Amino acid sequence: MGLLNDEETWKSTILEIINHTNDRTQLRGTYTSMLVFSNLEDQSGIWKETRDLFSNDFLYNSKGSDYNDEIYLDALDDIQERVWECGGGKISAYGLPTSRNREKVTNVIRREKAYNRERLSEEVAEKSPMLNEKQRIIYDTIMTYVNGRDNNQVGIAGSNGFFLAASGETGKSFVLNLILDTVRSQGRIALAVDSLGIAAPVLHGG
Ligand SMILES: Nc1ncnc2c1ncn2[C@@H]1O[C@H](COP(=O)(O)OP(=O)(O)OP(=O)(O)O)[C@@H](O)[C@H]1O
Repeated sequence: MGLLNDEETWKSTILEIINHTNDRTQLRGTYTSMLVFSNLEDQSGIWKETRDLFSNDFLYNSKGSDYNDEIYLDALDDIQERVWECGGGKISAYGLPTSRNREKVTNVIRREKAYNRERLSEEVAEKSPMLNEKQRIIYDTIMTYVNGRDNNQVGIAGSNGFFLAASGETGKSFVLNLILDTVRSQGRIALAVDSLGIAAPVLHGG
């Protein structure tokens, strides 16, 4: 992560994505991942230049012909909601204008807090011994990092993201779900999201 660190690269990446999709929902989803995992702090210039592209489905649905602040706010609300779901903060922290809607965040947190911790603990106790050697390394590494963050320690120097790649049917979802279940069984919040909406359905609570 941290590859998209300058404004020009950001703009060209956004334009590149737009060339490949007409789906603005997908565009905002991808933008959200870029926002949360990049190191570029001030997005205000990029937003001003690209906001029409991010908002044109809302303009179309409004049946209006001109962009206005309400249209931009619709797009910002959507981006804010996605950022919350990815575990990010307020979009204003990235230099984007403030959105209006906080209600949906409350819903996400409420859902996360509603898990039956006892049942999840049983599930973790049952599945954890089943991990194979490589899955165990992934599970231990990520849980060490998660627990280190909670104790204000750095779990693994400089890391704020992990990239897990393996062939199909090798047990990625199995280990990821065990991590999600473990974190939730401890009464903490674990958000399962993905930018394209392909992987999330196989993840618990995704
Ligand atoms: N350690 C394990 N013990 C028992 N069953 C396992 C284990 N790891 C994976 N499985 C089972 O193997 C099957 C494939 O695993 P999983 O769906 O996690 O793979 P995947 O890598 O996420 O696949 P894909 O990339 O195709 O989505 C599932 O039925 C899963 O329950």
